[in-house]
Amino acid sequence: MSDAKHKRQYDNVEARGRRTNRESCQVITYRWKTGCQENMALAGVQVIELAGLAPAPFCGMILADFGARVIRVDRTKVAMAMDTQARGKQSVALNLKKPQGVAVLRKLCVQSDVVIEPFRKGVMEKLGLGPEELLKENPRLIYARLTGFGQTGSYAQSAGHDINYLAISGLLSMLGRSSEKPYAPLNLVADFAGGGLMCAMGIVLALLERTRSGKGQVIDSSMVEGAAYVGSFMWKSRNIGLWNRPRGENLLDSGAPFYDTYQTSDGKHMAVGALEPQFYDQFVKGLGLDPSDLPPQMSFSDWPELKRIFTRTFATKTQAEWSRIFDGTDACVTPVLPLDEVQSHPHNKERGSFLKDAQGEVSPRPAPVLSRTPADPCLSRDPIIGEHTRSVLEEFGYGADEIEQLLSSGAVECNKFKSRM
Ligand SMILES: C[C@H](CCC[C@H](C)C(=O)SCCNC(=O)CCNC(=O)[C@H](O)C(C)(C)COP(=O)(O)OP(=O)(O)OC[C@H]1O[C@@H](n2cnc3c(N)ncnc32)[C@H](O)[C@@H]1OP(=O)(O)O)[C@H]1CC[C@H]2[C@@H]3[C@H](O)C[C@@H]4C[C@H](O)CC[C@]4(C)[C@H]3C[C@H](O)[C@]12C
Repeated sequence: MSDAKHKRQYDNVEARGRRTNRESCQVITYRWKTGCQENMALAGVQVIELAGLAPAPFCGMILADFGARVIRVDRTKVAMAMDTQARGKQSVALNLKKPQGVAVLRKLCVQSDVVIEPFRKGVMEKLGLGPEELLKENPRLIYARLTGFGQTGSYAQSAGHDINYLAISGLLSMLGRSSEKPYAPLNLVADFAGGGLMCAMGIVLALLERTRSGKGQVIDSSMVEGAAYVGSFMWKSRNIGLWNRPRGENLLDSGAPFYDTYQTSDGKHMAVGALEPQFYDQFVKGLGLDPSDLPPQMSFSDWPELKRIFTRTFATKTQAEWSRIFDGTDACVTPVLPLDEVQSHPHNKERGSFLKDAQGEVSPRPAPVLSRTPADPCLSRDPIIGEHTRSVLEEFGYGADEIEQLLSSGAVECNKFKSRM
């Protein structure tokens, strides 16, 4: 796909008059010049994302991947954007410590569908940009507040990161190997699954509901609760005995020998998920073991012995050899791929599950795949901070003189991309 096709260009600003106040009565609908974005599920939705650390940028990228226009509001005087999830976004640099900067942000929010704010509770209110103020001016606004602990409760004002949210959700206590301390699986669960992704779902739900009510609403997206909700299976399967044993000694937490990873002779690993008896039989067969020599699959007391047998067996062949044995079977055994081998794995290659952007960076294709209106992510380079300040301000009705005033007061900043060529 050509770069030009993917370049987000917005023209034809359509004002849909709805309210009395002249300035706030415009909700801008953007039409993509290229046409391809028009078909995406979130085409026409305009999002203001206040720059944050990891979860909010992911939330914004999901929305952009599925066709929303996402304008990220960055700080001024920042050397480099820290947003590694900037695909398809534009950047406007505002100094929110200046009243003029706050006024610009207000105007952006009043003319948009969604605002995502990733700050500590109370920060937006201090700026006079709390939900009460903004929803008064734009009752259709979806105001998404993505925090660790939520907007209420005694931790609401406290700093924290993924590992803290995971801890308070209860999930961290369940993660880790037997006799070891709890272990956080990168920052995947709270920041991304319970945070960015859950917040994106909240936004899409609120957009859907708005088609009926015509009203926006506030989303209190707490990563503690999002992570806990993602863990519902764990909570609600306790009564069937799945988690009766100590951490790391259960069926799905690396306790079971048939649900674990094993090292191969070349120092790589295979993942085994042979839970059901019919798949377990194929697994044992693939290993070349005689089932009658092995203890029963579900004999907990024999699990350590089974692990030793499987460990010894996997160590006799390379990852490629084991893959050849198990590929095409129902043994539920797969190679553990390092990131640099994922794109070239035949299955991923056949589905085009990973994409390469203009910077040569490989990353996952947006999921899930919608049959009529699939995501068509922007493959152009990421924006630099303040790259779109001027064009966005112009679109939102600022004249040349006003922009110059904002620039000279330091309330906004414009930067140009300099090619290294
Ligand atoms: C990659 C690392 C990130 C990992 C993710 C990590 C594991 C997470 O869990 S992210 C989830 C964090 N939690 C939340 O997002 C929950 C909600 N937010 C909060 O609770 C808080 O925001 C906070 C705790 C995250 C941060 O608190 P803080 O006190 O800093 O901020 P707030 O209270 O929210 O207030 C914000 C203030 O800012 C003002 N503001 C906002 N916008 C503007 C603006 N446009 N203009 C002016 N002012 C603005 C706002 O008004 C508030 O002001 P007041 O306080 O006066 O009210 C990365 C994590 C650290 C990185 C490294 C680090 O940065 C150092 C290096 C930097 C270098 O450039 C690059 C290398 C680094 C090593 C860098 C590398 C990585 O990026 C990190 C490791």
